[in-house]
Amino acid sequence: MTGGPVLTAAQMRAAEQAAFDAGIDEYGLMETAGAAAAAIIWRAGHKRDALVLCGPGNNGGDGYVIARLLRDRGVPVRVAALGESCTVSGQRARAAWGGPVENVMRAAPATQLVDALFGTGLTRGLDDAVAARLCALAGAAAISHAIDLPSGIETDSGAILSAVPLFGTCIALGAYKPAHVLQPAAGHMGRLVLADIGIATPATVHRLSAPVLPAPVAQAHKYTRGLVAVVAGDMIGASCLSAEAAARSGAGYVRLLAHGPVPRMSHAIVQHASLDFGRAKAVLVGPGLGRDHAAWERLAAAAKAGVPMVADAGALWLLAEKGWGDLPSPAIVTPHEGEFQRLFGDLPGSKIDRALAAARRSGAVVVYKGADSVIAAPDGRAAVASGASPWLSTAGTGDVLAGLCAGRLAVTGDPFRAACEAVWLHGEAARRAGAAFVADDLLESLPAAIAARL
Ligand SMILES: NC(=O)C1=CN([C@@H]2O[C@H](COP(=O)(O)OP(=O)(O)OC[C@H]3O[C@@H](n4cnc5c(N)ncnc54)[C@H](O)[C@@H]3O)[C@@H](O)[C@H]2O)[C@H](O)CC1
Ligand SMILES: [K+]
Repeated sequence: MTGGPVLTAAQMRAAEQAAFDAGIDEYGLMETAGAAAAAIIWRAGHKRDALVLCGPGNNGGDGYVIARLLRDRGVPVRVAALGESCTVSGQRARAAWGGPVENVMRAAPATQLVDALFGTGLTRGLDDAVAARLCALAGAAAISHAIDLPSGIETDSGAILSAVPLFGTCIALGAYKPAHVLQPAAGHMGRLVLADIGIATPATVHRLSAPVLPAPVAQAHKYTRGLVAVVAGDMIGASCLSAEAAARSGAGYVRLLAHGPVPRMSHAIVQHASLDFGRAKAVLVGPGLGRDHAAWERLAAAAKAGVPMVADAGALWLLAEKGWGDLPSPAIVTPHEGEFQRLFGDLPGSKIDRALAAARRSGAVVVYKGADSVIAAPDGRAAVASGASPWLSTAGTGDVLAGLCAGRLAVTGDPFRAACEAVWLHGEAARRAGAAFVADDLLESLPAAIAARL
């Protein structure tokens, strides 16, 4: 499940250094990166006039290469710089451009804007006047491209260090960086394109990609396809949403462990009054569970059953309150920001770093939910799902996701894979449901979302 590598600035520098050590020429790499970006810009803008903003480092160097190559294709190009180039490759690229270089603060707008001011070397926000000028020039352009990263964004955290416009396209060079997939930075890139610059970029963190889901084998029956036990609580609606999602996740059998009456639910879901975990391949605890003593007893009984577990909502609250205890292995926990803080406290680093630290500490796969959900495994792998529908921010969608995690865990037995598949299916169901949907509508979209990935 690799949707493209995600490398920090230091990891990217190490990948570049490994390429140089293997004999790749530093300026040659800049030419390759600039050519890849220029080809993408050409496809979008063709011969529309362009203004390329070049910074003092290698990001600026890429800009001079892009300007030269667009000029070679007949594009009317102007270049505006923030001072002189201070890297050897940047100076060479500027010399190869050879044309006039205007001052960024005085350059007139163009139909296309290319931002090559700063990339992974940014150490602080742009000066206010420069940031305002960048925003004005991008706002005046019909087409805007950020080279590697929009200038003003912190590469590893996705924080906005100075005012940053919304770019039509961001061209990530060689690999994605955390800022390409994490909020708030990711919200400043309308379209994200990964440009191959011909170097190896080994990574343990990837962008979440569409999964390939196997259909049931010919001899499959309901138990071999995976039985999910859903531990219900007092808020039965949430438990039902989870059970229904599990039932539409590809699992063979869903048992709802509910002692009271259950309103409006698929007749395919079997209700048991007792905590019967027999033949279960996954148990889900949390949605609708509540936080009282009875809830704690039900969580403890589920944990003792020794079945792979998904813990969400009320179960996370209780775990934060009473400690992790004997969480079964494998397990998936699905905290949103508030639940994450309660469970793991104020961890340092980016959202990816925090999710990975939490997974290491808990021994569970962590689905750190939000507009940029991070799925992290205790062994150091992580996947980041960016670009989810903002309409998902409505009550009950977390219950659906938890049900999907449990369903895919019962099907696959692999908690990291299950969590990745569940997050993707959840996002795809939302995409298909359109706008202003309620959590129940996601259930209807799930079979088609799965069918599209068989
Ligand atoms: N390594 C390579 O050969 C290649 C790199 N590529 C591109 O290069 C950038 C990273 O380049 P780098 O020179 O390390 O950093 P920047 O150009 O982002 O920054 C330059 C320089 O500017 C100073 N600085 C930082 N922040 C500010 C600020 N707010 N105001 C003023 N000055 C600032 C700081 O000293 C930096 O060192 C990468 O993103 C790619 O675009 C090529 O892709 C391939 C070859
Ligand atoms: K840039």
